[in-house]
Amino acid sequence: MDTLLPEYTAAVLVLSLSAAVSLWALIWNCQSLLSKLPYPPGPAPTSVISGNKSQITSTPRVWRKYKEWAEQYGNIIYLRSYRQPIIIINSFEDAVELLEKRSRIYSSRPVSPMYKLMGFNNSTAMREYGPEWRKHRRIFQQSFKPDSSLTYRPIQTRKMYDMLHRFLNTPEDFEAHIKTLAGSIVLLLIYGYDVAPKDDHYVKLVESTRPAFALGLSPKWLVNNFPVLRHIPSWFPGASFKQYASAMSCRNIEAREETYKYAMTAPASSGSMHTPLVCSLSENYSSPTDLSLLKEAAASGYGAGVGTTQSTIMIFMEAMILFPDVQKKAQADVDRVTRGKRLPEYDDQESLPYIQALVREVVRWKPLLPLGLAHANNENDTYKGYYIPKDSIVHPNVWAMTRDPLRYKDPENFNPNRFLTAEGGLNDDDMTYVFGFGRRICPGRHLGLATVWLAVATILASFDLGRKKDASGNDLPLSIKYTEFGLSSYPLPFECSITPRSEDARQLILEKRYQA
Ligand code: HEM
Repeated sequence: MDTLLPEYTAAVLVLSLSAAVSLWALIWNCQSLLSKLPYPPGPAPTSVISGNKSQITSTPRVWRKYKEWAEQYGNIIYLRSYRQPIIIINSFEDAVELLEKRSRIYSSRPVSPMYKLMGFNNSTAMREYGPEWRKHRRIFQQSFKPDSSLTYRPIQTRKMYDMLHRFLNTPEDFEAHIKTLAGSIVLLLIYGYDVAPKDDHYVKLVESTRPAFALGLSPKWLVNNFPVLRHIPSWFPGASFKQYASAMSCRNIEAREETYKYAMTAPASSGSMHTPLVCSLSENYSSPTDLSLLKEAAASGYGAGVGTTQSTIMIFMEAMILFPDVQKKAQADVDRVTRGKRLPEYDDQESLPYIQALVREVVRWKPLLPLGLAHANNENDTYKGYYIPKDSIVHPNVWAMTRDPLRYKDPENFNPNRFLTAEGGLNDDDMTYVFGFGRRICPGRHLGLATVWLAVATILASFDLGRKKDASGNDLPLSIKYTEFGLSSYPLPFECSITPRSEDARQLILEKRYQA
């Protein structure tokens, strides 16, 4: 009897497990039957347990695959990864219907147990819908609404001159200079903190959590598929994910507290007339709960606003190398207004529609977040005869929208003219959808776009961008690679030749830097 017991127990365990799996699959499939409507169509799952997970995670640039599936199954696609339903919206019109017109129910974020353990779900961008998110959102909206964003222009302009100056001195480090620009603007505004061009302590601290952020939603973490695992103690064999998560959580807290302390104790050292946003807001967020929400929202600014702005400017640089005719045309447009006697300024924006069109084309050509940021619906829903279960992960396929043949002819071509009317003015397609949808739309878009606009206009006014050359002055071959997995798609470091357009252009930068 004693010897039979282990085999008997094992058999019972195996049987119970398979019964649980079958029951789970049955309940899963019955959900849509109960609603009398089918799930939206989509490719068949490759596994009963993990659903379409392997197709999703093993496909580079999966947004392209989703577009192909949309051609086969329709614009709304249904997939599943373990317990989570995934809805991919492939058309702009459907995204507006669901994420904007029904934003009351489509404004949450998917819950990832690993994100929770690492503390990323406390950020504005990853927070679930509810009263705390609303407070975060209010902080951002108050701080970055269009008229507030106008008051930040002197800081943006000053930091732009610094960047142009660095382009003159060490053009080979252009990527680092663009990152310093984006980081300084966001951190000066929020904390009065000026980023050091090299080895900045705060930047290093936050950047060290980036890989964890990029992978935090991944089903590679078992706990994301089986949330019950979050309760196992960190000393338990196989629970190293908990130690990793706790290290990331400590770094997040350290970064948040250090910068807040800096802003509150050393505001005058920022060398700017601007009062850091956390200082001006802290009076109204004085209770411990409110203060903690303010600190979390402030800390979200770097993660949400720096890489996005930096990569958008990098994509502009790439486009100018690959499409020299567009570069020449844009330079001529800037010269028409400045006559080469000064650098372009924000007040020139209205007079430079081609530059505005070029910025729109940059965000359309290579959308940085090809699948946006996932939304989640907190109620069951029905749409066009399909059932969309509560807590689905809902992705707008922004990349597919930027390739809509009805809106964009020859979409891989970089052509700012597609945003201009016959009279040379801007048309109605302002590309806002690359900044998201509904209640979750990017609250920093006015600031981000203004930084990108000034970078584009001043770089074009001052420098010729081209391929790196060999010792004999011949163009070297160019191959720019992009990240292919994860949330964002941005160019990996590449080489670029950056030369002042003339001695006058060089002098203008030197003078401006001196005045700043
Ligand atoms: C060109 C630069 C930028 C791009 C392309 C961009 C894009 C986006 C996108 C696609 C979203 C998701 C929207 C959605 O879920 O529907 C988002 C959210 C967000 N962005 Fe931006 N962004 C940029 C710059 C900035 C800047 C400069 C800031 C702040 C300083 C910022 C702060 C945020 C925040 C806080 C969220 C989360 C909003 C929420 O979940 O409620 N972004 N951004």
